[in-house]
Amino acid sequence: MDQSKEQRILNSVSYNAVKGDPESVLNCIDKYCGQYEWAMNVGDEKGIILDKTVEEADPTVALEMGTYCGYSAIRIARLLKPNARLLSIEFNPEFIPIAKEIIEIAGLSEKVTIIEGHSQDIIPQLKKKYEVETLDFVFLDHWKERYAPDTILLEECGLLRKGSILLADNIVYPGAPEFIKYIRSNSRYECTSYPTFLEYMKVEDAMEKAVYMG
Ligand SMILES: O=C(NC/C=C/[C@H]1O[C@@H](n2cnc(C(F)(F)F)c2)[C@H](O)[C@@H]1O)c1cc([N+](=O)[O-])cc(O)c1O
Ligand SMILES: [Mg+2]
Repeated sequence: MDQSKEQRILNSVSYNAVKGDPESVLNCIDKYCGQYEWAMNVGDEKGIILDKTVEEADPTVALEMGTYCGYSAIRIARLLKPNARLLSIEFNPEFIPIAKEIIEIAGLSEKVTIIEGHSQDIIPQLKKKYEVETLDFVFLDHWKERYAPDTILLEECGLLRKGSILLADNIVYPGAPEFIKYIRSNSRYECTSYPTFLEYMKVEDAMEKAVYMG
């Protein structure tokens, strides 16, 4: 059985990246996906917007939905202060061991917990099972039609607090229209749009930041 694209990305990281150096892992993935095989990592251009938003949030507890190969988990976790942690939800069992290995190569396994399952099942467990009080930062990069229902679920589960920062990828491409409609019409959120480009492509995209006002 020949290898998957995600396994080839891991091979490239394992062979080329400097162990324990998150930047070199990120550069390796960006080079591989920019030159050989496109993949849906947030990428280096949108990654800068992600970095800036994580630095603004300076989270103690961060959540990501859509681990995929672990690229954005590394981008987030490398900026976390000591004792801060990232929970990342992924439901495709094929991707989880690959993401874990890539995160391990980056030296960030201590800061990242990958949770296998569907967001609608995991979110209600975060308080009790994962000892979360509230989330300081949430990165949405999973199925686009899940952005809105999962945001509502985070609210309903009492996981957002005054000042929680949400950042959503792919607002333009592939697009998340229901999420945009919900978040921009809800006076509890302060929204900012960041026009940018799709990872590794000359295609327009955007990220949306939404600060929960409680
Ligand atoms: O479809 C895209 N992303 C979907 C991303 C999907 C990823 O999120 C996981 N997931 C699904 N549900 C959960 C949870 F958390 F709910 F359990 C986790 C899926 O298994 C997959 O790894 C996408 C597509 C393009 N593109 O150009 O087509 C560009 C992008 O940046 C993209 O993110
Ligand atoms: Mg994306």
